[in-house]
Amino acid sequence: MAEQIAVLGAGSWGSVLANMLVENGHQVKLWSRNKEQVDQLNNDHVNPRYMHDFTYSTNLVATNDMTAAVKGATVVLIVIPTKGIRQVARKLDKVLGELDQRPLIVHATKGLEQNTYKRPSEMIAEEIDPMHRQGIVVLSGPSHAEDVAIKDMTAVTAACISLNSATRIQKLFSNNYFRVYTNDDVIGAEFGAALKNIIAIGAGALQGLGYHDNARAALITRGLAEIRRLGVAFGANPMTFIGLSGVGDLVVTATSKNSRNWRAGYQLGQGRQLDDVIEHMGMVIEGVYTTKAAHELSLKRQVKMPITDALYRVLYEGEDIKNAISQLMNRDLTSEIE
Ligand SMILES: NC(=O)C1=CN([C@@H]2O[C@H](COP(=O)(O)OP(=O)(O)OC[C@H]3O[C@@H](n4cnc5c(N)ncnc54)[C@H](OP(=O)(O)O)[C@@H]3O)[C@@H](O)[C@H]2O)C=CC1
Ligand SMILES: O=C(CO)COP(=O)(O)O
Repeated sequence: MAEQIAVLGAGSWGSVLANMLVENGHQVKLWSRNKEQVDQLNNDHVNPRYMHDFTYSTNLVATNDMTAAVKGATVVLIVIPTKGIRQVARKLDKVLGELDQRPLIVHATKGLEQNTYKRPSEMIAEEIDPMHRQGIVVLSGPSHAEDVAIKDMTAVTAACISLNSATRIQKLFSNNYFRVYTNDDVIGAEFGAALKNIIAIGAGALQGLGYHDNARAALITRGLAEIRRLGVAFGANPMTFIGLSGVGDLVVTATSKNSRNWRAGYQLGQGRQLDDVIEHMGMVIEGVYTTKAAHELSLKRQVKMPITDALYRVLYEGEDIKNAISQLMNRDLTSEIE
């Protein structure tokens, strides 16, 4: 059944998901805070800053006005980087209160909040009054915007404690190239999504330094072990980490040049400075911030995350990457299964 959907955030992922939902037959309004971008989307159907060489559906409507975007929407999809999601959710709460609407909320954000270590759904739950919304569904999995834009085959997870809500989103988003599975493990889906970006930076760095396949496979596998350890410490289902929002997303991000996190790591491996890498990416590199949050959280919870710790020292304490790798390889030998 066709629904009216508001998408908040017109970066690469928000805009491509909005376009796909239009093509799925829904009425979609895409909200951006950038006036020039809204004009480009409405007049020329392009979004050059975030998606080169991609033309959007002429049925996609963009707007700067959040009230206009949300009015009448039965579903609101939030695709804002972690840093901005609380602020946007607060604004959305106000708009929904004024409109007296109660849509289902979906988010596709991958990260943890700085200092509080909250997951995106926790920030949304804190900012949007339950009187102004239904449940919160997490949409996550191996899904580069660039591949979805060209209708490449993609499978993701809709995670929600309510199976009804997850199933509704599964049906809304699925089509013949985008297949959505359901999961009730919101904690696992969000930890998998956030933490894989740390390992993706590491994988890019290894490639930038000239390491090969064995090194990448070791990093991905041991990276997954520490992602699972932290997630399980917070109540995640261990099985989620061998699913799409776990190993699936980890593999795509840690092996693809489309990944901003992988590309950032590659450039660091080649000797570029972090500030320079961030400045020139022009899009969010979530893993840089998640590394700090996860490092602090692992210390607080006393969960061993040696790869995350090594990357934290490289990104935030200026340690040489080769030295960090040497320290990782020369730790006390241990068992694979703990
Ligand atoms: N790109 C991808 O393939 C995928 C991305 N994701 C996740 O989706 C989230 C968004 O990523 P992506 O779309 O790639 O990011 P981009 O960097 O491409 O775009 C971010 C968008 O969010 C907007 N934005 C940022 N902060 C705010 C704010 N405070 N208020 C309003 N708008 C804001 C930006 O607006 P402005 O231009 O004005 O700064 C821009 O439109 C991330 O958590 C990412 O990990 C998940 C799956 C795939
Ligand atoms: O999460 C993603 C793909 O699933 C996108 O990863 P990047 O942010 O590294 O591009």
